[in-house]
Parts: sequence; C-alpha cells; structure tokens
Amino acid sequence: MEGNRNAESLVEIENVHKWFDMTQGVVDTLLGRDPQPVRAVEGVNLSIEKGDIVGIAGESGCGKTTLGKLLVKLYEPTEGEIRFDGQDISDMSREQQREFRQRVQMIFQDPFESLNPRMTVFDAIAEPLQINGMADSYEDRRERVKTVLNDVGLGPAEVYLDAFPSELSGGERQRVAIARALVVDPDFVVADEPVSMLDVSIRAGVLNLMKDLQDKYDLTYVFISHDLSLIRYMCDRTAIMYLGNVIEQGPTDKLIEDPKHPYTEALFDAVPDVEIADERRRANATGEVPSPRNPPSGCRYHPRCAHIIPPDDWQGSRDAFRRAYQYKIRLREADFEREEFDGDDGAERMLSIGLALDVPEEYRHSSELRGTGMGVDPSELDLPSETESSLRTATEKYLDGDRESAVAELDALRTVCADEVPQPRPIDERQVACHLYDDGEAMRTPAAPNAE
Ligand SMILES: Nc1ncnc2c1ncn2[C@@H]1O[C@H](COP(=O)(O)OP(=O)(O)OP(=O)(O)O)[C@@H](O)[C@H]1O
Repeated sequence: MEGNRNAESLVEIENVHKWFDMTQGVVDTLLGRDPQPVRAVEGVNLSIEKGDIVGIAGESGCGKTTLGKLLVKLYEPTEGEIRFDGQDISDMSREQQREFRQRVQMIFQDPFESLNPRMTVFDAIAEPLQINGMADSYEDRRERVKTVLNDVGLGPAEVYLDAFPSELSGGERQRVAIARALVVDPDFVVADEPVSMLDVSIRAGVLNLMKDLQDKYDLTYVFISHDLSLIRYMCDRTAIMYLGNVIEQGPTDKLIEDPKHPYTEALFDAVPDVEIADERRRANATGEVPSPRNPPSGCRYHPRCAHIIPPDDWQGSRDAFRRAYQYKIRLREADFEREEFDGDDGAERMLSIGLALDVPEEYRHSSELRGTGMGVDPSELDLPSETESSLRTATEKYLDGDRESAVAELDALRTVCADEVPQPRPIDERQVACHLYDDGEAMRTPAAPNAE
C-alpha cells in the first residue's frame, strides 16, 4: 500500500477529493462569503494490493465512509482518479460498469438498514444475481444462494431461505448481508464498520468468518473502523485518516509498534490493549477535531499536535512553544468569554488558564498539577521573556475587545506546521505526511517538563 502506482495494485487512489455542500448556504449568504463546502476527503493517495486487508482508521468524521463509498462508486470524486484493475472508474463503458458492479461490493455497518425488511433471505441474496444476470434459472439461483448461506455459517440453508430479517438476530442479519455481497463472487469488498452494531460477544465470530471468506473467495478487503483493536486484528496494512487526509499509511504492525505521525501516536496511546513502552509515551493530542468546512492550514493536525515545530530562532522549550501557539489559536478563534475575566486579575487568570493543557500527568507543570483551577503559572514555562510579555499584551488587547490586534501581537509565533502542507514521505516501510520528517528522521519527542 504505497502512495504510488504498483504493478500488483488492484485499486489505485490518486489525489482524490470529495467535497459536499458546494452550494452557498444561508450562513454563507448572510456573511457574504464564498460557499464553505465540507471537505470530507482531500488529496488522498493510496494503492491497495491484491489479497491485502487494508484498514482505514481515524476518529469519527475524518472521511472513512466517504472514501469507502468513493471506492465502490457510490460517490463520484470532486477531483482525482480511482482506478480499479487499471481502469478509471469514473470513465467506464456500460459493460465495464456492469463488470465493476459485480466485482466490487460493500458491506455496511447496519445490517438492520441494509436489508429490505419485506424480502426473504433468499430474495435478498438472489437479487444481486439477477441484477448481474448471473444465474438464469430459479434452480441455479437457489443452489447458489444455499452455497453462500453455508459459506457464511448459516446452515442448514433451508432453515434461513424463507425467513425475513426481523426473524433473525443481528449477527445472522450481518451474515446475510455478507452473503448478499459474496453471492456474485466479487474480487474487492469494502466493509464499513461491519461489526460495530453487533453485540460484543458475536463480533469475533463475524470477523473470523470474514477472514476465512477472504481465502475462500480470494478477496481483497478494505476494512473501515474507528476501533484500532479491530484494525490490529484484521488488517495487514492501515491508512490513518485525519480531517480528510491520509496522514500515515503502512504495515499495521509497524504503525502500532512505532507510530511516526504524532496523530497515529495519540490514537494508539488511547487504546487500552495496545501496550506502549514508558519511554515511548508521548504527550497526547489536545482539543477537539476542527470542522471539515474550515480545516486548519498546513498540517490539519497542527492545532492539536504535541510535536508542533517552533521556528528555528525559538529560544524556549518546545512544550512552551506549543502552549503559546495554541493560546494564539484560541485568541484567533475567540475561545475565551471576556465576561469571565472581569476584575484586576482577569488578564493573568485568562493567560494561565489559556496556557494550561489537558495532557498526561508527566507533561503537566506543578501549578497545573495542584489543580487550583488557575491553570499554569507562565513563569514555570520555558518561554522567552519577549514572548511572555507579548502574551500578556495580547491578552489585554483581547480583553479590551480588540481580538485582531491581540492575534497580531503574537505574529512572531509561527510554525512550518501551519504554513506548509506536509507531503507524504517514505519512512521505514510507510508513508508519513508530517513536517517532523522533512529532513529524513524526525526531530523526536520533547522531554516531559516534570522529567526536566
Ligand atoms: N452526504 C453528505 N453531505 C454532507 N456532508 C457529508 C456527507 N457525508 C459525509 N459528510 C461529512 O463529511 C465528513 C466525513 O464524513 P464520513 O462519514 O466520511 O466520516 P467517517 O470517518 O466515516 O465518520 P463516522 O465514523 O462517524 O462514520 C463529516 O464531516 C460528515 O459530516
């Protein structure tokens, strides 16, 4: 799964974008600005090799489902190209489209929604055969459906053929949905959170079934999931998405054992059953995922990143830069309610609360640890004195209602992470899009302040 074209590739995704809501909404009209589309997928490059199980992981809303639907042609890309077996899927003849519809299938998250409640199991599974003109006689279809039902563990098939979805358990329904996808003998299956609606006790059975079916049907899978334990269990290779971008991709084991992108690192840090050695623990991400309508410039992860890169002439610690820079973002986004900071000590309170971060204990400073609700004492941070005084001036300007000047006051706090989009680079068998790797190996972790 490299970003580039490969002779063994079954699917190649090249610079694919998918934007939604391209028309001007009421808010845009009122504010007199250009339409702000949702940038669900942006500039994704991925190549999926025959026989692989490729995971697509990332937090809710990062574009996983949209990418999956682009792969099966339920959506058309706004820009870019997807090739299946070398053929651009946006430019197929009628015959090529028919063949594509047979060779490429999708399994959805919710088996309750993906099956028509008025169709029997037989009708539901036989329908794709008819659509694809694959079994002429009723007897042929019935034999084919019985075989697939047995293959998905619903045997004896006679018990299920005339049942309606409402008579089946969730696990059985998902098996029927899998049978419906496999009955046409596809080559490529996109499974979107295939077990997340199922009871935990039956998930492993369905996952193992999907693995067995991969061999039996000679399948290539894309597995979409926010659940990293599942990705780890199922996938040979994985692409991690953040706000519509693939930020790291490579062998799943490598990504787990030695994540390179700070976001991959933060994601795996949050998984309880993935052991991370102490010396590899990193300061976690902070804050919320920004809106895909107005994504951050440069690296989309930079406002939350623990490893944001200070300018070359920065004299303080990287931790101090991160805090000061995130403070600047918060001023720009008017994140502080001025009324809450009335009184003589208002500016000092806002600054100390604004510089505090919700990070693991070893990354907190002693005043943060005391939990006084006052945040961090700026003098505890390794901030250059001119930055500290700019932060104070900016805070006062903000509280005076002049947000623009407040942000301008902090103009010297700049980072390549906000100014330039990082390009994917090959690092240790994977591709990583992060400025830490601009010069080859990364400038590694800042030391935890408590360890200093
Ligand atoms: N049809 C649509 N119209 C407008 N916006 C959409 C549409 N589909 C998805 N989006 C938006 O695009 C972004 C990506 O959504 P998507 O469903 O692909 O993410 P996801 O990673 O699969 O999330 P989840 O795990 O919650 O399903 C989200 O902000 C979502 O609200």
